[in-house]
Amino acid sequence: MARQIKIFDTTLRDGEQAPGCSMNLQDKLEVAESLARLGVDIIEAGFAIASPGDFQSVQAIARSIKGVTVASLSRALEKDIDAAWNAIRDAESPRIHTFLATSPLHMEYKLKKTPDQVYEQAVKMVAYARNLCGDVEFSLEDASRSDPAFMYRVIEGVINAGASTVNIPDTVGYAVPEEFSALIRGIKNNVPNIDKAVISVHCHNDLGLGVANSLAAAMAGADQIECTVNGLGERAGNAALEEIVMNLYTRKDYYNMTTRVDSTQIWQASKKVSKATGVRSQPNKAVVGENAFAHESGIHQHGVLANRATYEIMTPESIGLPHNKMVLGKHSGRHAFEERLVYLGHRVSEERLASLFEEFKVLADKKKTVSDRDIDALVTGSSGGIPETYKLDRFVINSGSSITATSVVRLVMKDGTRVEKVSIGDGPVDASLNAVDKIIGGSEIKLEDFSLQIVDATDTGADAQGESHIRISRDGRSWNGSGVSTDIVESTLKAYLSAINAMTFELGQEL
Ligand SMILES: CC(=O)SCCNC(=O)CCNC(=O)[C@H](O)C(C)(C)COP(=O)(O)OP(=O)(O)OC[C@H]1O[C@@H](n2cnc3c(N)ncnc32)[C@H](O)[C@@H]1OP(=O)(O)O
Ligand SMILES: CC(C)C(=O)C(=O)O
Repeated sequence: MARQIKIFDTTLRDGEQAPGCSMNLQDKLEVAESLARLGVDIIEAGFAIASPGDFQSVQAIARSIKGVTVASLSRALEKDIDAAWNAIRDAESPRIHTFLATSPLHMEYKLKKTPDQVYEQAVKMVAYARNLCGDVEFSLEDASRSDPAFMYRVIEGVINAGASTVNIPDTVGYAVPEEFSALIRGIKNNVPNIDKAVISVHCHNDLGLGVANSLAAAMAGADQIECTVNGLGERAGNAALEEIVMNLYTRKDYYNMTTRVDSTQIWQASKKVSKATGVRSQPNKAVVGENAFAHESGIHQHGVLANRATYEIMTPESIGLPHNKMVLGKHSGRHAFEERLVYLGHRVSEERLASLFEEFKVLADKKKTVSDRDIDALVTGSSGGIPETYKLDRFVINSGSSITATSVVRLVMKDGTRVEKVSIGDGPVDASLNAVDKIIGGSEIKLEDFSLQIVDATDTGADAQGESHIRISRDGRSWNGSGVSTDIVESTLKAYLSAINAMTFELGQEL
């Protein structure tokens, strides 16, 4: 039978301690609702004495969120414990979480107390809290740098005073997994009354080991893990909830542990916390990063299309994402490109696929990623089987606010020769189209309509493509053309030439 690990979420307390991550009351209530939906066992809703706003939000969460224990942090001081209790007393299942540092460094320089004084204060304040609330957690702050023998003594004392959970924090992310699990085993073997309390761990990520240390501690017998959504928290953050849960679920064969968390709610909780704090996870963040289920490389895409398990150890659906993401870019291969064309409803011949794939690779060299709209634009903007009687080879424009625009355009003609002409115009687009007219002798062509739209613009516009649409007419008949490029003069030249090629094809003659 898999062992049940309690998930103690401290996004609203330690997570909020990350610089710039303060949340308002409404945000906190929404995050708390998300956490309840996720199925965490305990929500640490805040530090009630920290400010009137913190008190109010802890109280609001305690009053409205059901089916979960609601905790408030407090120093080992009567006034803090009173504030914590007053904020959480209406919760369905309230918990006072009080703490005191036990490392020589913290005791001497921060608390200015001897170990004996710290012991006495810890025991006294746990007893005080236990008088108010049936569920008291005590944390030995900076445990991983504390003397184990002193810790055993404090733990025994606070359990006797009524603590039902004893938390062993790696406050500054200093621990190493083997060492940290040895510490937990040491506590289990040396504290006589340890069976009367749940052992909890609370690991920070200063050296990137927050999750590894938490899991090592669980293997050594810890039954509660404290963590935050997206790994938010003081300095480099806390152990990330989603990583802990997905480690336990994905490697259940190894850990043989489970939690109450419904992993399919992870994605929504992650997004909710990002929205509330204004802090987005980095794209390569495990489990919830934008790239966690994205594949760009052709070899990976081919493998995933054949069998997702080739490159996915967990499914996007398992964290609540509808599907994985095939990102088309310069590393992508033909299999993924063809699959996307079919998905977008473009069924093309083998020959056309080959030429579209070539165009796609050229585009991918210019853009970081190629979106579905880019692909649509590629398909509608390509020749569509109409022979390219005239093809753009290159162009150079010279334009500005105080000079007449000039454009030099070179076309590849049907017989493979290259012809180049220069023209002036009313702006770079006009000059370029005039140069084309000079090459093909197109004086009878009338430009009926021209529109340009930007597709897939990012916030900065850096990756945008211009999609030009042109209608030309001659002798009362008209033809359309479209072209796509990251350069709007180029997209317009391509659109113009595609309309001219359509006309030439239909009239069966070169101009
Ligand atoms: C590892 C952690 O994450 S611990 C939680 C950290 N989070 C926070 O600090 C956020 C909320 N904090 C606050 O709003 C404020 O710091 C308050 C309201 C708690 C206290 O504010 P102030 O009274 O102005 O004290 P200040 O923060 O400057 O100093 C901390 C005081 O608490 C004492 N202290 C620190 N930890 C504890 C503790 N666990 N129990 C009792 N006293 C403690 C310090 O020794 C210091 O005491 P002193 O004022 O007698 O020198
Ligand atoms: C108060 C405790 C649990 C803490 O946040 C830490 O030690 O990091």
